[in-house]
Amino acid sequence: MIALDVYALKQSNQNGNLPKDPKFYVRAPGSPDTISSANDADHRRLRRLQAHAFSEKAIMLQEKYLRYYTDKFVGRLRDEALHHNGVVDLAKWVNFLTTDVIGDLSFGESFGGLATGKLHPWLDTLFTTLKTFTFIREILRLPLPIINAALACIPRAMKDHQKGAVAFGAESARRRIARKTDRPDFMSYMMKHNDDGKKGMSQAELEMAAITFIVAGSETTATMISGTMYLLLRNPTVLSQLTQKIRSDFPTRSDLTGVNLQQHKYLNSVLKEGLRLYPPAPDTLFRTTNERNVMVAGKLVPPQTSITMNLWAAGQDPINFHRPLEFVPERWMEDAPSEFQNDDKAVFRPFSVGPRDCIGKNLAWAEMRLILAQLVWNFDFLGIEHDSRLWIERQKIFSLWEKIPLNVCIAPRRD
Ligand code: HEM
Repeated sequence: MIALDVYALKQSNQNGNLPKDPKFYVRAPGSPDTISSANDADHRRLRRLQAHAFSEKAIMLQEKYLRYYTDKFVGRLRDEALHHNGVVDLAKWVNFLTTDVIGDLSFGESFGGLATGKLHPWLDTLFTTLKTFTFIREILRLPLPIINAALACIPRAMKDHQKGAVAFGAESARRRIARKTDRPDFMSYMMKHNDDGKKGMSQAELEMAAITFIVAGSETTATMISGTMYLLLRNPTVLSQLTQKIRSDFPTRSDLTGVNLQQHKYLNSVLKEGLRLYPPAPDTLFRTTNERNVMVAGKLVPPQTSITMNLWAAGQDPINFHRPLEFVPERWMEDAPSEFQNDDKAVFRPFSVGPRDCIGKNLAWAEMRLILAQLVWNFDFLGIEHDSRLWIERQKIFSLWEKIPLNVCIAPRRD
């Protein structure tokens, strides 16, 4: 299995996992490593301390923040629909929702997207920086003189802007650290366990962790919800089935709790199918063989080779999935139709696998279930506006999907 060969711990030869390829995981200049860019030894320390913030108990306590912002989101969508003939840019509003949630859990303050209807300028810079890194890491593969010449061409104003963005994030994290509160957000957990006798995180690492959660945890979840709603609108029978099931299985809105939704087989299958066709982390997550010869899918890969598995391609390959381009949630159900019995479900790793998989996956699942269920419970989704046709097909990938407006027509539910 390619994913296991590339990303998991190599139990068979006791060699440990393959390290991340430093040409792909670029650190922001002048900043400490993040959990994502750290070498394996530092990563173990950072992961141990940060994992507390994503434990099952932590996520149960964090649910009140998810509910608070999701309720606000539903209210804002109602207003927007009322004032714009039922047409809303779903991608934009879902982004406001997830950045507000992760902002509150990281910095103790939301970004005010739902309140103002505007993307905070810092988030805008953050995602532009992420896009810039896509180019920088390609440059880093070239010979040294070309790298130096290319980096010297980056305008000073751009470098200052990027430095300012890191400084703003660090300052927001410092404000949260200074507030002595035991609210169950990410910072509380990291600070509480930072002094447990083993080597902890420095102040700068705590600040970078808060910023990393925002980069890794807001855009990804927003992408997932918007993409799945788009795929549902393209498949009205599935949309109608999901809507009916959610409304009949959860008669009142307060029934839509994390514990209840976790059990809902059809909702979970719809989300898995969305993750298969439109994985929010679609980029090539490179590992390096370093000085080793490594077996990948039964083939020997020589030392000093960058290797990866492209999730998006794997999800759409007819070798792995029957009717690969169709949106069929039933393939994930326990009683899946027999035509899907040979689907290679082990290939499906939207959160990666191994010691460096997604630390926030349980929170992401809780968010995805709640937001999608609230959407179909509260609104009838009537169609995609003409300017948003082929929404996925028209997007480019720069580390993450570069989303475009998703204008859809909705009507608040009438019983
Ligand atoms: C649908 C939503 C999400 C998807 C599909 C996703 C996917 C992934 C993937 C594939 C990786 C591995 C990246 C690599 O190998 O370089 C990863 C890592 C990571 N994710 Fe997520 N993620 C999601 C949501 C979240 C959330 C909500 C958070 C936190 C608030 C989060 C925080 C992180 C962090 C910190 C890492 C680095 C972990 C480490 O290196 O130990 N992610 N994610």
